[in-house]
Amino acid sequence: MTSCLTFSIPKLMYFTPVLLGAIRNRPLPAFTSNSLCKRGTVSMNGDCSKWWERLLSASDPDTEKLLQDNVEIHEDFLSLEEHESLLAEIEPYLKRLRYEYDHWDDAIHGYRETERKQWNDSNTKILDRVKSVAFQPPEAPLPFVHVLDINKDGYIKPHVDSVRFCGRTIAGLSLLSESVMRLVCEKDKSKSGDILLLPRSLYILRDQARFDYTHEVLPDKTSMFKGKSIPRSRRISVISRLEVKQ
Ligand SMILES: O=C(O)CCC(=O)C(=O)O
Ligand SMILES: [Fe+2]
Repeated sequence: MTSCLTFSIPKLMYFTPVLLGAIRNRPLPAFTSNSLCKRGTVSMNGDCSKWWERLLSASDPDTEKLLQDNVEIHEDFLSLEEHESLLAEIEPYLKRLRYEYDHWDDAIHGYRETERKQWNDSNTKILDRVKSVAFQPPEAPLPFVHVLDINKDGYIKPHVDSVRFCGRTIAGLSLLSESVMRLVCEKDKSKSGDILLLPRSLYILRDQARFDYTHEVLPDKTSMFKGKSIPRSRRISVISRLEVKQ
């Protein structure tokens, strides 16, 4: 219904009215609780190399640089209460939907999804914080936030989000299960990077990481990070995207 995959025509159409949404114009990021160290990697305690090593992994120097320059991870972006607050608003709606296994474009397996423009006050504050960290004025986010729920046996195949309807930045909050997002260079599939997506973290993909590399969320049976198994169960992502530059 809502995800923004390149090869999905109904999804592209779905996003059209969204592009007419309000233009955001807010001051530069106010979120200062983390310290930015190695470019693109954010640490709560300033221990940069440790966090970099813990959350990102690259197959080669080009991808390593790409991750440094175009991927940002905010571990513990959500407090436990904020995590519960988002779930409490999302769950009643999601529970009414059935997981889908025969997606017509076969890009996502075992999923249900929705998108939401109006959130309760607490969650609006959280999403405003995501926007202030991920987007910089005059960049405008799509007004609808995408909520994607993949079941334990669900996964997201490699794709590039629609360049027609999603702009240069994708910012996703991870709820429930940890998972591994894999980025693969479209022009040279031997080059790849992995991101360990921990619950309550925020990831941001920008520019080359968003346009030149596909991204995917690995199924449980191949969910590995740096050779270590990362068991997957149900995962929900709450994704904000930038509008296409007009
Ligand atoms: O679940 C995520 O974090 C990513 C989802 C995704 O890639 C998409 O909806 O296009
Ligand atoms: Fe995507």
